[in-house]
Amino acid sequence: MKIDGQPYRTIFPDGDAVTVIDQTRLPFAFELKRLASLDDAAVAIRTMVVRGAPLIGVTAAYGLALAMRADASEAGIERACATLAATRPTAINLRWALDRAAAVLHRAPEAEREKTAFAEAARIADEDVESCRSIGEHGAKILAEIAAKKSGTVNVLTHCNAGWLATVDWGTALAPIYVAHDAGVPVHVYVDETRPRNQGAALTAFELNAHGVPHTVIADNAGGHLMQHRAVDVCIVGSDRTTASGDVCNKIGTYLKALAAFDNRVPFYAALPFSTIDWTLDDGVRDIPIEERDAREVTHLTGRTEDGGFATVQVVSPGSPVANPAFDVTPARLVTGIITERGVCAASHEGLAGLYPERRRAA
Ligand SMILES: CSC[C@@H](O)[C@@H](O)C(=O)COP(=O)(O)O
Repeated sequence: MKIDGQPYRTIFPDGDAVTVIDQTRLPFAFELKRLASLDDAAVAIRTMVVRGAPLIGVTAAYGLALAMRADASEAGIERACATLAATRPTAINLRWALDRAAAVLHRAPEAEREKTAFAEAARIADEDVESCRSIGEHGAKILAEIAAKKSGTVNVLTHCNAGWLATVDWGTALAPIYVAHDAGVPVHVYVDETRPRNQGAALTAFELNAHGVPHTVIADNAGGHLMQHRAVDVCIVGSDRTTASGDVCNKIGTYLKALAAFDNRVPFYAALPFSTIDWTLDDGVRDIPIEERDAREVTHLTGRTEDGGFATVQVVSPGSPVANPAFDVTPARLVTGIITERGVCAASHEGLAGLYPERRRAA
């Protein structure tokens, strides 16, 4: 995607380090950050300098490569994987990318491991771009069909940020919107602000602004009302982990939007690459680990002040206990379909196995 006319990926090798876009500074400042060590990569993931399931996976793969420079032994591989895997528990892409890169490293001679790891991380990044582009093509057909049927603008509701900032490029839930918009399909996006960290208000709005896609930011609680009044034609969200049965884990609040969509017969799609599917799990509500984050994300808000500075303010009554579960699970029965790089399928064992027969058998 382009920022001020310059094409960017969210992560790219840069001499002997890796450069990422610092997402904690957006939308008010566009700053790049160099990651030069395993610790830099782990901290960037944990503190959400980088975030979004596919991008976390790619950053972990590069983190492993950076670790190989310091210690390319078998123990070094294990230590680096354990450090990176412990950064965030919910997005399966993290574990998937580490398992894939570590398997390649175990087969490589120690002296070759740094080079091998960088090459594998680059392959994972390139494949992510291609997967997301393809998700965009498949999902755009759904938007074009809706536009043709109603002969007017398609109103999409999305939650969190599942755009190019959450991946290496294109995004998952936003990729169909970019492809449709570029093809001349009239699209307007309702962007959930996505408390507590406001990924929608800060990141999705930033992306859509930069690409010129018409959009409106709404408070998280507004979606149900808009759906009741037929203002939303379709919901599209991303996912951090999707079970083999089609349960979709995504940013906290997604489940409530799916319930409202179901009650109002609004189609609800999840867009995700194969690296987000956890073939070992069937019951997402029971078995997907949900990250519990710092209470400060709920009690405090950071933003720009009217004089152009930045300030953090407390918004919760001092002393009140706070909970901050970062994700929830939308059961497959509420999901109209899953948009993948191979096409669109039902959110079910049969649907996913139909698109990925080889992986279902392997699991
Ligand atoms: C293509 S990204 C899909 C998900 O990773 C996204 O919707 C999401 O929930 C991100 O959560 P975050 O906590 O910002 O990493």
